[in-house]
Amino acid sequence: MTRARLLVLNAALPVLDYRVPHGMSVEHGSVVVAPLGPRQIIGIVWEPERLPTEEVGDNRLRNLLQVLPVPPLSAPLRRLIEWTADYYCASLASVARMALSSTAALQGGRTMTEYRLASDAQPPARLTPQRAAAIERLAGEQATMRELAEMSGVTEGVLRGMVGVGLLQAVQVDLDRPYPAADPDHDVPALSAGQQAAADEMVAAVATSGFAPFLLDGVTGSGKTETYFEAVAQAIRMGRQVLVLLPEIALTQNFLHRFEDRFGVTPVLWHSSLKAAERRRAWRAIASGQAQVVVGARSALFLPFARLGLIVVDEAHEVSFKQDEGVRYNARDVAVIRARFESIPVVLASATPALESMTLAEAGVYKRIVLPDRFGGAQLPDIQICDLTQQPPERNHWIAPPLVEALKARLERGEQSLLFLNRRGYAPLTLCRSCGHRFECNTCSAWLVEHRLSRRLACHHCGQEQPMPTACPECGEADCLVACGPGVERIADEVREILPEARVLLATSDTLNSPEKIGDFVTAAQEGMVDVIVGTQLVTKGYHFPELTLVGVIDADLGLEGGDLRAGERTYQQIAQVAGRAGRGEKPGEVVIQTRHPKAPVIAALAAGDRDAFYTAETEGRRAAHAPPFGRWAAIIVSSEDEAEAREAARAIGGTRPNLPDVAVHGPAPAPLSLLRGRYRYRLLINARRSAELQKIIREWLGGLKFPASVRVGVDIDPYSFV
Ligand SMILES: Nc1ncnc2c1ncn2[C@@H]1O[C@H](COP(=O)(O)OP(=O)(O)OP(=O)(O)O)[C@@H](O)[C@H]1O
Ligand SMILES: [Zn+2]
Repeated sequence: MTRARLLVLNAALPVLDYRVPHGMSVEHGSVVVAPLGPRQIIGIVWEPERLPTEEVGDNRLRNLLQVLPVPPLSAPLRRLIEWTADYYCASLASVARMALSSTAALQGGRTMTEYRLASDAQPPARLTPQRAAAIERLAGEQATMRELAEMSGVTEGVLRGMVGVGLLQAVQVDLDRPYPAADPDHDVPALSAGQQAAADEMVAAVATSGFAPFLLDGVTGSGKTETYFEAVAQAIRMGRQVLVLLPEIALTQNFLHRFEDRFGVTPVLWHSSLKAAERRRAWRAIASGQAQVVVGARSALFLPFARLGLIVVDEAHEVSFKQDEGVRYNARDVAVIRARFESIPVVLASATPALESMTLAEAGVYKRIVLPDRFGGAQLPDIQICDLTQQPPERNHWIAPPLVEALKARLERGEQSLLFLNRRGYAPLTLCRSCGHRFECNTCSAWLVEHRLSRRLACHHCGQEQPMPTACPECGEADCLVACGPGVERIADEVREILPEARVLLATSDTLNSPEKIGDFVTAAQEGMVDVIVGTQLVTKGYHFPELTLVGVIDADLGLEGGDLRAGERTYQQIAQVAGRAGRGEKPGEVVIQTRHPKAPVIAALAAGDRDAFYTAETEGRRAAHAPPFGRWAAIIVSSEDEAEAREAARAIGGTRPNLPDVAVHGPAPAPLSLLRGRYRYRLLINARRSAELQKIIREWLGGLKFPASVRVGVDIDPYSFV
């Protein structure tokens, strides 16, 4: 190759051609450094015919500078990058950056310097407050200077000083040191007949390879994990790599333990909060093929696996697989596409599959594998509906009498309970009793949520926080602020009031915000050190606590409000999942669902334990509305710091809407969250028949318009939330 066409990792730059200098060898997929003016840029050598641009004469080409010491991106991965950019109306550069997601890894080099507290150093009698703070906060940590500065809250200068006097020591980390090998036969469980049959099918698909999408549809507690582990073992035996996607980092801790029990080592972790050195090591091991099994959040999907043999998407129905910032993609769907390009099996595992996945299974596109029973003879829990209009809780309380009784009975028997409310904090709204002032975020159209544990008011959309005031900022009155409505903290208080002797544990992303804390939580629950867990959606899935026999859903109607396009389905999944935590051991489970709408189809289906009824009704509703999977949605979100400018831009888009028989455009209208992080937002919702070439239509439509640089126009294909 003497000429190279580059996909440059910067969306603002066009496709660029370069000369490959004598003695340098590149191939498609090579990651290279090229000159651009006085700067150097990173690019990927791409097939020229797939990146058409105006040809430049040989004599005008500049030389490539360097081929980076990483394996070239494979053809399947290049096709995946193209597909994702095309399907989600994103730039190739922004998708390619997700594959080259460790800049450090691209530079090769085998060691990196990290620092930690010197183990033998005697801290001098007198320490500056900053040094003392650093010593306190950095216990047990090892990371780069910059990361340590972030963790400790002191400057790098202070830390360097500490290196100078021997309080901190440098450690050379070998980045390419291999991960220990997983043993496919370390501890093989005895599978039930049903599990074995399911495992055999997936194992056979891994053995023959070739594209094979599976929907592993097993009730809660059926042992889906143990079953797909057999397919993982098969891939390991064949020297192929496996990617397991989990919806949240919070679930990885639990997964790591189970994996270690089965395979003798922990898998390679990938998520956004890895430290630079870990990230670099993982990336390189994935690219070289040394990392056998990688477990990660959705961003792991674009990693440059050398020999991928299987993808598993666990809890595949989870909405957190949908990314709503940057490239707006759905990792569940892209996982299937990657498997197709790689010609390998992919397993979507869930007890409550998305309607889209069910439809594809019914159409025979996915092979459906059913695990209809819980493992070990456990029964699915008994479900009770508590109609809050008939049996209301006491004033300013949220736990109604039937649930109170059920909680008391559990405590007497020494069994555990779980109360679920998907709202962090103490109260979702605070107002002034004397003047009616409501506390609102100043950069979002949202109430501030009181967090009593941290004594702050926080915006759950932008993360801004302020200390809880003692007086009303509007009228100046003291002691007049009232908390309205419940969050989990308030429910936990209520439990302590009803059951003063119960040990209550709050499980939210505020309290379980590190792997250690999640590990402690699992231990506490498993070893019976807690009686009542009060939690958000964080604890609705994946966990297995045999002594947990009661689940209470505080407000089943909550998810039906708001801007969720799949509110009914989401509510069904969330409640079915949390209900699935009850009675997984030997003792039977009971679920109490509190609702004001016991007759709503979702609630009725849950009460009857009739999943098919729910899917049938939902399917018909979707069909009638031309909603997915029968039609398609896309959203266009327009935002600007200037309200009028955002409105104008949205109007301009609305005014040039395509006039097509198979495409309906709704809006523009102010988004439900009309102000977010200081930007005013308008949106349009597009509903298209499957016959329409939706992305092409949107690209041509928006491509013909010009907006000021201060206006952002985002496209969301197959949107989930619509706030
Ligand atoms: N064949 C088996 N041998 C021993 N233990 C098993 C077996 N199958 C499942 N189990 C155990 O049963 C429990 C439930 O299994 P698992 O968590 O995999 O279920 P699941 O289908 O993933 O459930 P959920 O969807 O509710 O998370 C786990 O503790 C698991 O270790
Ligand atoms: Zn805010």
